[in-house]
Amino acid sequence: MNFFDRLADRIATVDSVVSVGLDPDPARIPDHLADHDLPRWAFNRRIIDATHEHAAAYKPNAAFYEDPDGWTALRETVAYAHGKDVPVLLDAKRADIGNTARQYADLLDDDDGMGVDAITVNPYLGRDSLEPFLSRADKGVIVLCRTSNPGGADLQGLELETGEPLYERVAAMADLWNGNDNVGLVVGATAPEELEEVREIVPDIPFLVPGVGAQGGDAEAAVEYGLADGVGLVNSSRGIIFAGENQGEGFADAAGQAAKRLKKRLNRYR
Ligand SMILES: O=C(O)c1cc(=O)[nH]c(=O)n1[C@@H]1O[C@H](COP(=O)(O)O)[C@@H](O)[C@H]1O
Repeated sequence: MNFFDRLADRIATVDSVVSVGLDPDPARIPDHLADHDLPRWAFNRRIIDATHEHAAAYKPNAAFYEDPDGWTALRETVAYAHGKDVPVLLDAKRADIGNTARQYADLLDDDDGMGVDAITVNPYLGRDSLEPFLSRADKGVIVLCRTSNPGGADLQGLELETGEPLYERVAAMADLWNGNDNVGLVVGATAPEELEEVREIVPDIPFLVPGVGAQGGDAEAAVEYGLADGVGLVNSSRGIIFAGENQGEGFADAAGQAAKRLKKRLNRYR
């Protein structure tokens, strides 16, 4: 089944477009989990138990797992999320020349990869660099378009000879790359005007909208422009998983409450 169809089902089941970002910064994991073999996995498991009723998806960011124990923690996390019927989007922002990209794309494999449902990619190397991802029709390929960070416009906002900014061209190209209906776009909630512009260019492509919560992005714009036919994701990572940072064993309950609050807030605009 196509990723966005699965996501649509999940959104309907939990009545939520919240993506819970699983970015378990080791420096912020509660002390009482430090003795576990895999503290990040212990942390994520408790976060998933507390948040899955409100989660349309989980989005682990690969940066928080790129060491031997990290990969094991990630693999356990993906399997556990799937056990709760929640799709997993690996935020890896990958792409490279075709030969290398084929190796990267193996991360999506169920048996010898991470078995994730979707991945973020960067479009900078062009179509052939994304082909190994795009050709996996059952996996979502979420292309960076206009990122949420302060320097997001440095390159993405550069004007082309046609007068359009680069991120708009990326959106238009993503539409061309969408032969398998598996392409989404990353557009940050910190850039609400750009969100609206990109939505006009690609009315039918779902967005992953990061930047609400810790980055202070616009939740209303995230929902208004992020969803295509009701499908899309609004992500918060630190704002959910570290909501109870100083509450010891209560950290997971606090995360559950934070996920529920974000769901309710976003649902006001759906
Ligand atoms: O691709 C992403 O998910 C992403 C794109 C972007 O433009 N901005 C952005 O913050 N992200 C990711 O979304 C998450 C945001 O985390 P918080 O700021 O803690 O909610 C991090 O994993 C970021 O790497």
